[in-house]
Amino acid sequence: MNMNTIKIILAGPRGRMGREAVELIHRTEHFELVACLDRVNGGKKLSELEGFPSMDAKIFTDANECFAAVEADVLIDLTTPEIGKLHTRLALEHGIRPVVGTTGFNEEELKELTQLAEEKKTGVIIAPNFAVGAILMMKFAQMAAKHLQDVEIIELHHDRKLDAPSGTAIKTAELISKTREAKKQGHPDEEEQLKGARGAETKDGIRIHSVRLPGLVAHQEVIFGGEGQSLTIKHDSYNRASFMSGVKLAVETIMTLDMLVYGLENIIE
Ligand SMILES: NC(=O)C1=CN([C@@H]2O[C@H](COP(=O)(O)OP(=O)(O)OC[C@H]3O[C@@H](n4cnc5c(N)ncnc54)[C@H](OP(=O)(O)O)[C@@H]3O)[C@@H](O)[C@H]2O)C=CC1
Ligand SMILES: O=C(O)C1=N[C@H](C(=O)O)C[C@H](O)C1
Repeated sequence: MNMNTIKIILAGPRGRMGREAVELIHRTEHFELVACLDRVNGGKKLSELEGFPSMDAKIFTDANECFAAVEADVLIDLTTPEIGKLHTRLALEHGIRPVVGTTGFNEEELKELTQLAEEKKTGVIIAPNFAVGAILMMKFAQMAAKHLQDVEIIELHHDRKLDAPSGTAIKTAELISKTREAKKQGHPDEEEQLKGARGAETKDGIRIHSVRLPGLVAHQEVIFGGEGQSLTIKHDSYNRASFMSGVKLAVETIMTLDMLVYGLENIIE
């Protein structure tokens, strides 16, 4: 297929996900990295940083300045929750389509961005997880919840992660809530002897438990319990390359969107 070149600004190129995204853009013929947003190295070119491919993209530290100076189609944001929200808003103001992998956006912020995308008639993809296996895990969990209504989520991540619970766990609980009646689980009189022992409870009564350990990357188990049986749906990302086919798909798809899409399950049929 002959595709038009998509000009990309990448925020967070030195991060774990950012480095993988640089490689993805580098090896994808119809992607062009036109600039990077970083906290440091402003004014340099990416190729001047150690360990990066020879790419001429200029590094900016100020998002407003970058979006005004550079002609771009898409912003890929892989930063931190606070900065990711700011970048997404600013990109929309400048007519640049944000593909956001950064997690930690709450319901209100998603609503506000949905409205802004609608006003600007500009596509936004906010994807808590870009790995196709994770999308399938979430879809299977949504299916299973029709038949097994007692469920808890255990998400396990590396110990450098800022947000808890993970964006994937929140999204999984939301999808499950579409097929499962809200209900309180466990013994009605249960008491936590140690605060947090039962995890965090969503408004629909689903418990999420977050584990943080060195050595892990990104893992999740969705455990359903029924009379005399249990069902576990599990996904593991062993490296960040696992997310890149989803990032590529999101960048290509956003060119055809004029609204906000939350979750890659809305794109992957
Ligand atoms: N959707 C998905 O499939 C996935 C999403 N994620 C999410 O992506 C995000 C990034 O994850 P990860 O790569 O592991 O995190 P890292 O901490 O490795 O990378 C974040 C990067 O953002 C940079 N950064 C911080 N502030 C700014 C700023 N103001 N401007 C530009 N860059 C900035 C950091 O710079 P510095 O090093 O100087 O602090 C760092 O390089 C997280 O929210 C994570 O949850 C992660 C994996 C998969
Ligand atoms: O921080 C991470 O690493 C990950 N974050 C995302 C999340 O919060 O769900 C996606 C994946 O789990 C890796």
